[in-house]
Amino acid sequence: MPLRTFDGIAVETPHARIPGSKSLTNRALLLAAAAEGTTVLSAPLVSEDTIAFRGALEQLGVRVSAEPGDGHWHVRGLGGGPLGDARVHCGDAGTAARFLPPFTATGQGLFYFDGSLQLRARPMRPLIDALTRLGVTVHVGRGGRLPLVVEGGGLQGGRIVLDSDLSSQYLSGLLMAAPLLSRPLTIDVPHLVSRPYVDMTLALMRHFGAHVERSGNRITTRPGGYVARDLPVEPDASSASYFFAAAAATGRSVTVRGLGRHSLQGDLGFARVLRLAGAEVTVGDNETTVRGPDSLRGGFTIDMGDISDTFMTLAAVAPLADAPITITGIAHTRLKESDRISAVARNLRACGILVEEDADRITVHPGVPRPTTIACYRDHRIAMSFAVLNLASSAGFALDDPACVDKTFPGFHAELRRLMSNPVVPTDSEEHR
Ligand SMILES: O=C(O)C1=C[C@@H](OP(=O)(O)O)[C@@H](O)[C@H](O)C1
Ligand SMILES: C=C(OP(=O)(O)O)C(=O)O
Repeated sequence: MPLRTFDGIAVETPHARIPGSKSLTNRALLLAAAAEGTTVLSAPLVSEDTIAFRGALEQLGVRVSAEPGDGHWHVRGLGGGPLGDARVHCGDAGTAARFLPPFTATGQGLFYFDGSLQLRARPMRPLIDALTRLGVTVHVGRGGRLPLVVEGGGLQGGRIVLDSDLSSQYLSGLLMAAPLLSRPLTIDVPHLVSRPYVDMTLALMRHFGAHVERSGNRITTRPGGYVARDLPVEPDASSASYFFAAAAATGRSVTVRGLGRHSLQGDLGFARVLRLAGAEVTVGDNETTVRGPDSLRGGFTIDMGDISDTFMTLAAVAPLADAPITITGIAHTRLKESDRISAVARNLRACGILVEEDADRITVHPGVPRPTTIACYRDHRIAMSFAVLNLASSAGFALDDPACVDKTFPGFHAELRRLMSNPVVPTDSEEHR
């Protein structure tokens, strides 16, 4: 555990309490639902997105019971796809809308999917087309988005080319359904964004006993289904990014336990990005510590296409750096809870910061943010990113929708206040491990 000494007194680096990973929780819920037997998930994320996912599975006949305090969820698997007609509401959760239709295509019945207005605006066409080419009947309106109806039973296996340059979630959804099929499925993926999420999908499929092989851009699954296997859920690395950025931008130190070099989450890479901004980053076996520099360094360009949920975290603190920061590879973030490039640019401009924006990139120039009301666009990550800038710059922002953080991190504002009310740690002290 990182310790620092001040005149011989050892002080433990403050620990941020980060809730479980959304992506691990929702994948594990689905794989446990498809498995033979009962799975226990420890420390699942309990937030709007995972409650929506869990509710959607319950609508499909899966029994999930929670121990008091929600520290463990018990999922009784169906041992295959769902049976019987169902209406499935996905809330705001992109993972539910993209992971569950392929799962229902392996079952029997008619499955009606819908979501919030925000989710209805997000693209589904690549997944619908892929399912249709594999023989599934999908009824969908003209926009090619939610709501839609999947007819179960059509998915058998085969070969398909799936472009995943808008989202990796279509690929993850098809992959997780594939071991339930009667024949192998081979998917060629010429373009892929958010690659680490697909690595996470393959790792969890294997954890639940699936046979899946990858060779270059080709992934092949074999029939065989899943078996229940308990899973401890890591803290969410995207959520941790706000605390790492807050430390980097204020010259403090923060440690997150449970996120170390063996993490399944690509977004832990955000901590390494902060090294470019002058932070000292230690990724241990089971924890990560970020120690901020005296002042944040800019003057670099970074492709964040693989870890794009964290680009707003960097963009929001970028005005505090000593030179411009350019973030590239993020075109697909225009299709998430909000058009994220545009949402970040508008808010930074509203606080007087010079920003250049292109289809797939943003450049943020140094400046002193002035108070304004941040438009969150009901996007949890806009709210959390600008809460960090507010703290680090003392700009005195208001957020127009602070509660939208509940999508993935209820309690975010209280935790940021708790952690960052610690006195700033001097930077000339020694560090010991
Ligand atoms: O598979 C997942 O769990 C996710 C994949 C990413 O989406 P895209 O693949 O659409 O970039 C990420 O933004 C999202 O928060 C979670
Ligand atoms: C893009 C996100 O969520 P979703 O799973 O709804 O795509 C996100 O959490 O940043």
